[in-house]
Amino acid sequence: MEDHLILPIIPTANPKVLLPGIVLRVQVTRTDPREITQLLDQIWHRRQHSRNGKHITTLVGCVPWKDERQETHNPSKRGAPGQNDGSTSELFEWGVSGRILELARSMPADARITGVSYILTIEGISRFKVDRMVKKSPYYEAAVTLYSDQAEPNENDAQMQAWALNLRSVGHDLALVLSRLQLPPSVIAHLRKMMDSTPAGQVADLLASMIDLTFAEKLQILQMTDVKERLKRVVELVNRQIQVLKISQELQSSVENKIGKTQREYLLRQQLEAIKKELGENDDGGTDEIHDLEQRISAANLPKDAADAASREIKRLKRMHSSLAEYQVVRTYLEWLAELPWNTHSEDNMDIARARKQLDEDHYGLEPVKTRILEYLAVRKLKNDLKGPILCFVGPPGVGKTSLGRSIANALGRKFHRISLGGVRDEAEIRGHRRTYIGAMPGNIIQGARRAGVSNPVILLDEIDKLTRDVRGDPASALLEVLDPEQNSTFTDHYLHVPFDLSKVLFIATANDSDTIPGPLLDRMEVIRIPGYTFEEKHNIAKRYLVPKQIEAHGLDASIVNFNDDALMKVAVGWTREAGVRSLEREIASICRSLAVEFANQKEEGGGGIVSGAVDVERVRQALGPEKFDDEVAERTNVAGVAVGLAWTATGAGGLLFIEATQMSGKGVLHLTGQLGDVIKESAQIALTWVRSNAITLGITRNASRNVLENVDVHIHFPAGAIPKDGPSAGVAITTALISLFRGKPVQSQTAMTGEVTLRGQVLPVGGIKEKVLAAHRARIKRVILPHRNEKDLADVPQNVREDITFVLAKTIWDVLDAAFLEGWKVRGAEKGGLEEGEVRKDGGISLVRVGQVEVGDAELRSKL
Ligand SMILES: Nc1ncnc2c1ncn2[C@@H]1O[C@H](COP(=O)(O)OP(=O)(O)OP(=O)(O)O)[C@@H](O)[C@H]1O
Repeated sequence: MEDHLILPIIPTANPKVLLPGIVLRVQVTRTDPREITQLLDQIWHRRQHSRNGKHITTLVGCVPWKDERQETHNPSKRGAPGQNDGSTSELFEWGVSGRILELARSMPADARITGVSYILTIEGISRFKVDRMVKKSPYYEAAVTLYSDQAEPNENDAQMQAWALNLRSVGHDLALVLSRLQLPPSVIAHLRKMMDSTPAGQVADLLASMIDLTFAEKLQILQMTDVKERLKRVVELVNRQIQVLKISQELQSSVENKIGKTQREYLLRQQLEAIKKELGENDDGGTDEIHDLEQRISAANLPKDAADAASREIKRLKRMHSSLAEYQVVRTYLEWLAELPWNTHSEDNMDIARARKQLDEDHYGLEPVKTRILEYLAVRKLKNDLKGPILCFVGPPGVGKTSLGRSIANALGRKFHRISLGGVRDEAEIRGHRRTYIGAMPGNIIQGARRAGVSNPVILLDEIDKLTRDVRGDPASALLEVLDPEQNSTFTDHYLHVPFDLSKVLFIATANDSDTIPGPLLDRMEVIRIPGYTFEEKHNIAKRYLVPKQIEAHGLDASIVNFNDDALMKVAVGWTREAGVRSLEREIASICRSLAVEFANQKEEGGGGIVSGAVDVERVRQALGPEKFDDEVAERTNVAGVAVGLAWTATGAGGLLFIEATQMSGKGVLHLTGQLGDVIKESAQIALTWVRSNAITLGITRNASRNVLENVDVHIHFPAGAIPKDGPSAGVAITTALISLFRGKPVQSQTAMTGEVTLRGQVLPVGGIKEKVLAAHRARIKRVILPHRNEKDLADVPQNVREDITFVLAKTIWDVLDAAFLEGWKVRGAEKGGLEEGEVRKDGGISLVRVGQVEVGDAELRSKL
């Protein structure tokens, strides 16, 4: 179809070529020929002046510049596009008529000089051939012949139909490839729809505008008025485009893969190198290492079970790559096997005289303890084995339990290793973790053996009473096997999984309190009690061990510094109350520090004034300040209602227990305070009941029918309220405090007591007598009232303490009262019509027979022992 027309021409530059059915955006700038701008100026003004400018359809022709013109890029050099004679030497001969859909103008401030610029959107309608240029001023105008496509190809033209089909098919292929390039799905869907609903010629133009074509190819398509030819050509070009896109996609993914793989390999190699470096391996480090391990294992002379396990694991190791995690696990296991002292042991020195000497050198006093240790060693020497009970030192902190253990190892010439069991709550800490756990290790015992480096060390199990148990198992039961001489020759740690012989190890345990040691464990041990030191002993320990040690530790000259005896005693009495010697050592250290400062100052001042090294009581006071402990007992007990009990603390040391009772108006209620356990509360109830039932005899009331607690409440408080207290041994002291309260008489000063009271007033024996007496002695108590049946326990109390204290042995509470009050219980009672000594008294239906007091002075005691 041909049509003739005169159209204003807008030239377009490479690469823009308008095709029918396509919308093109063209920018006309100030550098374009003025003729174009003038045309656009006119169109723009026309649109502005019309009422509804948007609806004015402006038909123009879009003709590309010939390519060679374009290459100059210099519009000024461009001559007129065609001549009036119809020559079109600079413009292409073919173009497309189009509708201007939008025209936007921008006018900069200097537009008068530089001109305006436009952006226009044109929709292509049909091809034309430029017949001739009609005019070139003020804009180009050309006479053109239009060529329109047929709506659909002729039905009889099979070839044409085949090409149309072909075109649509490659169009769909293109859409598919484009969709992989992540073009928006809506665009792809629109494209597919257009391809199916638009005439084939237009589809060809549409596809041609979408693919990458050179300018020449675009011009070729532009002039193809023969639809069949155009279809052929576009099918070719689209196919080419599809191939290009596919290849580029493949290239891209293979490049990506390649980079990913190389990068991964690089990272892995880096890691491998870092691991090898860390392990100190060269490339064939694995084999060297296995060889080395094999040699060490054969040198360790493993017993059969262990040797079998080792060769099994070495075989596994050889099959593994050294970068595997499992390799490290097996290697560590083999290291353990190689390093344990399976057959290495130190020579024993079972010389009892030498052992005695060593114990005496390291520790002052402790005679019974040392004797027991020597007996133990003598038996071991004769029997030539270590089967027998395990020694367990029990006593308060700082009395030398640990250092005795070390001393025994020295005496025997054995290696010493200490395992602290305080707070151990997991069975695995004793027996190890199975190797299946990540980070598994052998338990404390095997670790100790490895550290000691011999199969016969002395292993001290410190604080065995502080073992706890929870859901992770019971460490005490794991220790049973360790400490049982019948079983410990085949002790199997979970980690090693082969038996290790512990029968040559000398185990010694320490504890503060034997009551909290689990029963079965205690059963395997022989308890040796170290009760705590008297002032005398502390003084001697300080003089012989602590002072020389601290003088050396502070860099002082032992020949100049000299603590006199009074000074050391003063430190012990005025600044310490504990059973052990740790705080004594601390106080001595602080005196040494102050001496060190004085000596250092003297040196700096160049010898101005000689500083003396003599330490006397005055110097102690200067260094330590005011005394920490004074005569608190006398001060606290000089009022009625207060008695001093003797208690046994959880750390195994004895201590004083003050009991304060008071009364006030009320309804006969007994108030108890001071963190008390059930047993001590019951003791208080019993004491009150006994006092009430004996009120007449005690002279508290004359009227048998009168209730002592009528309109009265009693409050008993146990000071040091933060410390929990329990046990029956405070019974006598509570009773005494109540009687003191009701009678209004203070208890004798410097008197302390212990013993359980029954409802009938009997005094029953209690435990920890030695520790309690020592505590009383440290607190400068002069009289101690004890249950009669505890008399035998006094044999353990050191001689000098026995000399300082008067003991009263009581069978009943009446004996206690006689000793506790200056006048005895009967004085006030007699005043009020009480009974004479030795009489059988009937009170409230209960027969009370006063057995009489047994007051034992030290001389008498000695004759008994
Ligand atoms: N009889 C003694 N002779 C010489 N030094 C002693 C004596 N008793 C204790 N010591 C010294 O007291 C310090 C504390 O002793 P050690 O650590 O053995 O106490 P411990 O009873 O094991 O205490 P804990 O129960 O707190 O472990 C050590 O320096 C030790 O040498």
